[in-house]
Amino acid sequence: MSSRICYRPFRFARARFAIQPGHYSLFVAWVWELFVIEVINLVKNFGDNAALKGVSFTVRSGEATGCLGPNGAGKSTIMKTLAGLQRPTSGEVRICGYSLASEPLEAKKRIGYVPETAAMYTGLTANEYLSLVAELYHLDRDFAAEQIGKLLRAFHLTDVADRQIDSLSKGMRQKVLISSALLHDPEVLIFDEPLNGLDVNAALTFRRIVEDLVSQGKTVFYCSHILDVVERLCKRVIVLNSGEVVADDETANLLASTPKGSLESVFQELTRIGPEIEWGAALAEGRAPEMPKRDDSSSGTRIG
Ligand SMILES: Nc1ncnc2c1ncn2[C@@H]1O[C@H](COP(=O)(O)OP(=O)(O)OP(=O)(O)O)[C@@H](O)[C@H]1O
Repeated sequence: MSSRICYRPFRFARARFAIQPGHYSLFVAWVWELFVIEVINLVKNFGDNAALKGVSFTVRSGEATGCLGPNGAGKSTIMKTLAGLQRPTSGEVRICGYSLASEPLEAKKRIGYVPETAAMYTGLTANEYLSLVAELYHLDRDFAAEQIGKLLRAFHLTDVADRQIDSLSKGMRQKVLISSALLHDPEVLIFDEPLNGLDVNAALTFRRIVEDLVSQGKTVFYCSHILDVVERLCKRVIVLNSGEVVADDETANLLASTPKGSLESVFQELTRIGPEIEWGAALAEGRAPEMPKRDDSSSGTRIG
């Protein structure tokens, strides 16, 4: 059963149980235990540009869910909105049942966010930066020291922990950033292209950390262009195209939906990039075909 379908009984139940508040509260608690992130009819306009055109989906508790889409599909806009860094034009986001608009502190406490690119205090050492983040979250000092030590060890950063961040490599900075998102042990992790700049070993470490987080019951919402990582890590996948959800289903169902059985072919079909790929291949072979025209009348096949 897709999340899209699951959400409808909630609305129905809301009306049905309105006269019995006790039942309604129990039902709401059940919904958010099942769906840690609820995105409801999200619209984001930048001037005339509609980045999100009424996006709705849910992310299930204790699972990794991937978010895919071509450049400009709206992935970062979704991620920033979920992290509370950007207000939607309309629509609602609920994290663990808390509305991001009306209960932002409760909602944000439960999130760890790794942005695609982040401004860090690069004059601080990695240790100082993580300690500062711990202070901002009001973490207990002993707990913070334990968490910082654990994360520095996991990412092999212990030896560089006392070096200024501006002297660290891009990959090392990314590891510090990921550590800062995990520091307060949040229930929900939102990763926007977290593997940017990481070498193979660090990417493997990151994957193991995500698997570990999921096995601990954490919820991960993961946006990446690296399809095979999403395929391996994520139980469900949401595909965005031109600001709309064009697929929302279990990864296994999406893979079974195409003859090639790969997320790459699902992605190509849903986002209609096949003609561009053929054009690229023909160009590489020395032929000079016309650039294929996109069919903008359709945003692709809808699955789930
Ligand atoms: N701050 C902004 N001001 C104006 N337009 C924006 C802004 N941020 C995003 N957009 C537009 O919104 C649309 C979605 O952008 P977004 O960055 O969410 O896409 P994306 O799927 O993350 O793309 P990419 O894979 O290239 O990172 C694009 O058309 C983009 O130009």
